[in-house]
This record gives sequence, C-alpha cells and structure tokens, in this order.
Amino acid sequence: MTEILQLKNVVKFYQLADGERFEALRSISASFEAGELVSIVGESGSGKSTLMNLIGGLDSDFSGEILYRGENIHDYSPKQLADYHKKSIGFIFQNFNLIPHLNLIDNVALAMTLSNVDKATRDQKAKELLTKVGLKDHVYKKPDQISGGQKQRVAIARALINDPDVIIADEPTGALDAQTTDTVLDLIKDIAQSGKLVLMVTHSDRVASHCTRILRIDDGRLISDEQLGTLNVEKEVKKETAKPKNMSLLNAVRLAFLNMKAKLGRNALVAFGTSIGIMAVVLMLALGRGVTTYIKDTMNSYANPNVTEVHRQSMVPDQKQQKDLSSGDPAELSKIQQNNMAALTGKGTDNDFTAKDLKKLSAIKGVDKVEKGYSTLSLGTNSVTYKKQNATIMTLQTMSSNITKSSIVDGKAPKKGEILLDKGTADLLDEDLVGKKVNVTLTLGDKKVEETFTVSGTYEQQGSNFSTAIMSYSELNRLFTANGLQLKPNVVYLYTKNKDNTEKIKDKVKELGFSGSMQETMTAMFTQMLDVVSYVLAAIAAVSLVVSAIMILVVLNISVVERTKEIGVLKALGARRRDIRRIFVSEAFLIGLSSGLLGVAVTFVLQLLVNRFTIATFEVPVVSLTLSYALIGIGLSIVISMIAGFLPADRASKLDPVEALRKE
Ligand SMILES: Nc1ncnc2c1ncn2[C@@H]1O[C@H](COP(=O)(O)OP(=O)(O)OP(=O)(O)O)[C@@H](O)[C@H]1O
Repeated sequence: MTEILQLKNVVKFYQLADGERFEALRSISASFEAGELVSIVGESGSGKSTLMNLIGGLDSDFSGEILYRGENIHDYSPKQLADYHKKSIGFIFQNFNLIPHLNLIDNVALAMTLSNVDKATRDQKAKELLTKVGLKDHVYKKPDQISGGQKQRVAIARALINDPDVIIADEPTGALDAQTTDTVLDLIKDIAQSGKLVLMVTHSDRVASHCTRILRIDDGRLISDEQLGTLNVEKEVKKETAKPKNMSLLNAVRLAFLNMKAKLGRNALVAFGTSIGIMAVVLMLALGRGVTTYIKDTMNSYANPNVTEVHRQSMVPDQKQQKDLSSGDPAELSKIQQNNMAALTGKGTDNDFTAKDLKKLSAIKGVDKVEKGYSTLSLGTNSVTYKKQNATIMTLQTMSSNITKSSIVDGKAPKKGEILLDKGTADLLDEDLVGKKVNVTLTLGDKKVEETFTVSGTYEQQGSNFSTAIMSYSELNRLFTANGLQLKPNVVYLYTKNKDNTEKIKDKVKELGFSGSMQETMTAMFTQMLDVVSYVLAAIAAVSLVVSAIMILVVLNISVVERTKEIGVLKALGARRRDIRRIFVSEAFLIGLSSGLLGVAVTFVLQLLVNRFTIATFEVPVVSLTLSYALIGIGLSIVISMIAGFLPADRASKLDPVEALRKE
C-alpha cells in the first residue's frame, strides 16, 4: 500500500484575544495509506476538527509537518494549496454545505468548474457520480428539494468529482438517522475500497466500528491508534500528473449569474435603482445632442450663412435685463419693456444706427459689405389690399442679402415700385399675386401713406410667422423723404464673401456692444435653458450614481455575509482568493450591465415619447440617442458597479475558510 499522508509532531496553537495561546493539538504523529477508512474519535473539543482542517489545508498555521506524498503542505504556496484542494482532497461536511442556488449537477461539478473543465465533461462526470450515489432522477433539483440523506450523498459525489486521494469527512452522518447513516457509510466504505484514504470524524461508536482503524484524540493528544482490519482495495490510485487549471472568467460570471438569478427580486431592484442615474446621464447627452442639432439646423435654414444681422440693442431681454425684470423695480421694469417694444417696432432713436456705428461695423475684419436696413412691427396699421381683399402686414422690412434667392419661391427681389410678400400673405390675397398691383397702406412715423406697388415675388418665411412686406432700402427711403420724414437704419446686415468668417464677425459684433438677430438671442436663451436642464440632469445623475454605488456596495456586502459558508466551501474545493474576488466582481459587473441596459432602454422609451410630443408641437425631435451614448451609459454603469463591488469582493476573498465553514 502507498503511504499518502504522514503527520509528524503536529502542534496547533490558537491565539486568544488576551495574548494567551491555547494548545489544541499536541505533537500528533501518524501515517496513513491508500485504502484506509480511518475514524477519528474523541470528546467534544478534543481537537478533531482542528486536525482535519490542518490536513485539509484549510489552516496552515501549525508547526510540525504534514506530508502529502512526501511534500510538506505547510510549505505550499497559495497556488499549490489551491491545487491540493482541487486534486488531492475532498471534503464532506456534517451539514452538507451544498450551495443552495446551484442544482445538484452544478454543486457536484463545482471543483471541476474551479479547474476550468468544460461544461459537457463536468456535467457528464457529475451525472455519473450522482447516479452512483443513487440520485440519477434528481440531478436538476436544487438542494432544498431533497432530503438530508440525499444531500449528504450529493456532498459525497461533490468530494469525489476530481478523484482526490484523500477524503476528509467531518461527522458525515452526524445529521442523519440510523438508516440513512448506513447508506452513507456504505458509500464512504466504497470510496475507501476504491483506493482512497478516508479520514472520518465521528462521535458514534457504531460508525467507528465500520472503519479499518480508529484514532482517539483527547485534549489535543493522540491517545490510541487501533487497527481493526483492512479493506479489500480494488486498485491502486493512479494520479494524473496534469495540474488543474484555474477557473475561467466565464465560469466566474456563470456562477455569479446563477446566484443573481436566485436573488432576482433584490438584484432587479438594485439594477433598477442604479439605472436611474445611468438614464439621467444618457438622457442628458441625448437631449444635448438633439437640441444642439436642432438649433444648428434651424440657424442654418433661417439665415444666410454669409450674413450677420445686427441690432443696436437686443429685442428680447438679455441676462442682465432679465435679472432687473425679476428684481421688481417698477420704473426699471417699464423702461426695459419700453425699450424692448421700441426695438421690436423700430421706434425710438436708441435703435437707429449712427454713421459712427456703421463705420465701426464696416471696420470689422472679414466684413465685405455693410447693408443698411429697416424693420418695423405694427399691429394693424399696415396692410395690403388686392381687389378689395385686405391683409394686415405686421412686419415691414427692407431687402437684404439675408433673404436669399432660394427663399424667394416665386418671382424676384423687389426693385423700384415693387414689394415682396411672404407667401402666406400673398396666397391669402390671390393664388397668383406675383406681377399684380396691390394697394399698400403704411404708417411711417406719424404719417399714413398709401401707394400702389407691384408684387415682385413671394418668399418663404424665415423663423417667424408674422405677415411681412419687404421693399428695397432705397424705395423705403424714397417713401420717407416724399412724406417729409428721414429714414435711419435700425438694422444692419454685414455681408462676408467667406462664410467661415461669420462666427468671428458675430463675436466681434457682440464685443462692440451690438446685438444679433432675434433668432440668435432666442437661441442663446434656449441654450441657457437647456444648460439648466442639463445641470439638473447632471446633478440627478451624480447623486444617483453615488447612491447606486453605495447600494451595490451594501447589497454585495450583505451577499458576502449571507454566503460566508459558501465561500468557505469554495475555498475548500480549491477556489483561490482571485476566484472568489472574480465571482463577486462578476456579480457587480452583471448588476452594472443590467442597470446600464435598463437605463438605456428607459432612455430609448423616453426618447420615443418625448420626441413624439415635440414633433407634434414643434415639429422637431429633441432627444437624439446614439449608439455611442448608449455604450457610454452601459460602460459607465459597469465601471461604477465594479468599483463599488471591489471592496465586498476583496472582503469575501480574504475570508478565513475555517471560520467561514464554522459559521452557522
Ligand atoms: N478559532 C479558535 N480559537 C480558539 N480556540 C479554538 C478555535 N477553534 C477551536 N478552538 C478550540 O480548540 C479545541 C479543539 O476544537 P475542535 O473544534 O477541533 O474540537 P472537536 O474535537 O472538533 O470538537 P467537536 O466534536 O465538538 O466538533 C476546542 O477546545 C476549541 O474550543
């Protein structure tokens, strides 16, 4: 027979809290061969479990030698120790210690999973062993669906999966009735007979009497070593030399997934909570993109990119004015309102450009032409009449490069004696008004002027729905002069040949204290509002991401506590620290992945709803979710979860297997 295990003067001290040491094992020496069925008996507290933990490599803090096939396991590196657990030792515990969320096959195959054996092979081997222990018809059950005796048979199958030399059974029949004990004992006997060394702790003399040898321990000492007989060993154990592999990441993720599935409700809640922050992030990005695209498109379609529209003062309250408005000083308030009205209606001298202004503007670099213009808003005083059909004109303005040829849908730009009308107003008067003479009534200054003009063409409205009449600046000037009035420009168009200059020109205009077109000012306000929305979303995102991280940390910590025993089992089966860490980090990864996916999905649904609403109201979609934003959201979610999961995972990996297994 081959000598497998040798104990030489094994001494174990437990360090007590007050600096004292307790000697649990006192110089134990013994040697064991393959095919032995050894029972270890002794009073409670005599040191049996301590000895099993040392032999099983769960506790390396001892003096003396434990030689496994001639190698002192005390000198093993963590990796060698893990391999020792995987290949050489099989544990059977009193309380079975099956993993509740894994089915019987997965429980039995666990040591193979940790050794990265492929699923088909390990499932086949697990089924074989389960058949051998009489559980063929139960392989897909979970541990809580079978009886105690059946559980212990599963545990026996689990201990055998990697074909170890040594089986350590700590009171394997302790929790079983007499009849079930016999079945389990027969199985254990078969194991020894197949050429393995079985070390079995027991309190029962009856159980001990089935063994080939009895070691008695009392107060940490080996007091007797009695040989009862020998077994008819079938074969000599032949060890493969191939080293077991490490568990793959995929298997860690699978184990994590199976555990998460078992706690679906809790994990779904956590994922849902985390997804809120992710949704806020993705929505912020998508909204920002959607609105920016909309603004750009709008600006590009409304304005001639070569032209910068300039006003002396803003036609909508700027930031400072808004502040004054909200400050509530009535005098200040009404001054601002007056100014705004004057700017809109083209009245008052504050809005007229002086020769000095024009000079300043024409000096801006890149400006090739300065066009004077005039724009006035009236409510009901200006009108166009054709064949007794009358239309009110709200805006009267002068022709500029800002109205491009492409926006004139019919006819051409107005020359002397001509007027250009917006298409809506023209169609109202006659379907084919171009070239027809219309009667125009205008209030200029305080004079009412009536004249006949030919409609030169119609144009597509740009950014406003006001009915508009456009004539050339010189034509309007003629009208003013004829009525004893003086026309002064209240809007100026700066034309550049190269549209790349436009941005710089716009900036310079503002720097000089002038203001841009109404659309630009509105856009700026809109962008400001969008910024506020973005800040709010960003704040929600930041807060909820922190909350999510804490939530994941807490949940995984609870999971570590709940699964302490399972972690002990995994370690006894050969899981390295790294493997345990991987399983828990994988759980965090899965939570992150699911909350990321959920967050993106919710954003997608929100996008559909919000865009449906904005398309119906403003004819534009405002949320624009792209693949890269979705990926950013999912990535962020995973990273945060994994960071939050690292601490609990590390804690789990550092658990002491002996303590973990002792936990009730
Ligand atoms: N972590 C520990 N710290 C201090 N003392 C310990 C520790 N673990 C065990 N002991 C002590 O070591 C002695 C041996 O304990 P052990 O668990 O090995 O006994 P046992 O023979 O297996 O008992 P039982 O049959 O009740 O399981 C006991 O006196 C116990 O109190």
